[in-house]
Amino acid sequence: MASLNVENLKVVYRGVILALNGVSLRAEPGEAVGLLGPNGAGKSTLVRAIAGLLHQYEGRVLDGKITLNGQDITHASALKVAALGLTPILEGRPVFRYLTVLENLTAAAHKLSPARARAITEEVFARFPRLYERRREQAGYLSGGEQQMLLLGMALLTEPRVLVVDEPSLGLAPILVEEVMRVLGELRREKGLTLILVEQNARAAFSLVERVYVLEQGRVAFEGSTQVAQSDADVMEFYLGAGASGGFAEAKRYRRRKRWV
Ligand SMILES: Nc1ncnc2c1ncn2[C@@H]1O[C@H](COP(=O)(O)OP(=O)(O)OP(=O)(O)O)[C@@H](O)[C@H]1O
Repeated sequence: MASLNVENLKVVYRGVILALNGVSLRAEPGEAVGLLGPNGAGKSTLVRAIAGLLHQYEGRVLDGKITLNGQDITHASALKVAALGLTPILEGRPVFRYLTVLENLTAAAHKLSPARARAITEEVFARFPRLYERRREQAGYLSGGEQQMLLLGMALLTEPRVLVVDEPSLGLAPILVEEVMRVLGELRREKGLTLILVEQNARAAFSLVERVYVLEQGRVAFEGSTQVAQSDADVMEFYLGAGASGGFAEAKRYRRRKRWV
């Protein structure tokens, strides 16, 4: 199990666009933490910073610190972060579209011995029978839900201790969202994973995580237990449109009235 600590992080893109403005977050070993917030709040930026991927997006850390199990990874490369056991599953379902399901899994297993790779691949197929059925098909032809399962399978082949998952529910039917959350919960329990779940679908996140952070315009607007978040009228109205009068239109009106940062 591993802990992750982000302290007062400031991230800038292209030297001028301030995407994170002093964000702090912690995840204890084995804890599941949700990162919620509207479009452009900075959620993916935080994922990229944690995973050592910022420079690929012309971004860099201006200030602050990220530690994994006490080790400073603020400016570490993606390879170094991965070697320390942190695996990101990025948004947009970045599978190798022209490789088969099996080839995708094999590519993800490059650090493992052949025997270990075989054992975990078997585990992945047992967990996701649909992937086994479609193992010889190009990953680009899989449905969104199947691609998400493939990404989870690929992540398992990296033997992670911390899993950072960016918007796994995006574009999925509600029943598949439930399925993805269920599988993430199982993996977390069985493998003792520390989990950071980025979601715009707050309801889905609430079903899985113990604590949530709500980002808004590059800052943490709310931090607390899932229970407190769910009983906080502001968080519920602002992010879920689940206020007294309810409805999306009302939520939008409320949102216009309210300033968080
Ligand atoms: N590569 C980039 N270059 C310049 N600006 C960027 C880049 N990536 C993100 N940004 C900006 O940084 C801010 C935070 O974006 P980010 O993608 O982290 O938000 P997000 O909360 O993940 O949003 P979404 O839910 O839409 O993915 C936004 O203002 C965005 O326009």
